Amino acid sequence: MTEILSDSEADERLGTHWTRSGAVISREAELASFMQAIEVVDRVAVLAEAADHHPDIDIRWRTLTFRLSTHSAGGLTAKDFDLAQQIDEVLAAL
Ligand SMILES: C[C@H](O)[C@H](O)[C@H]1CNC2=NC(N)=NC(=O)C2=N1
Repeated sequence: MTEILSDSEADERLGTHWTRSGAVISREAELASFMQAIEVVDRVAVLAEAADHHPDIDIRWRTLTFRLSTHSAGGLTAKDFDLAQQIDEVLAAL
């Protein structure tokens, strides 16, 4: 069972790009184009599948919003922050 993080534990792991609202962390990213946004989604999809942990992804033209929470645990866990880090790496590598 993946352990649920407390609010303070979660806030310590947020970093600069993510915000927390309750048991959900989110990050917005504005890309150069709609097609680049879709490329990012494709890359994140591969990482999510490999981790068996999937973000909610909102696509609005070239703005992506990723939301993470561990549904099976009913809160934030290390899985959310591990995938968030991977999402940050995809975006930083553009
Ligand atoms: C059966 C499968 O392993 C589970 O449903 C996985 C899939 N992806 C998931 N993604 C997220 N964000 N939370 C989960 O609890 C989760 N569980």
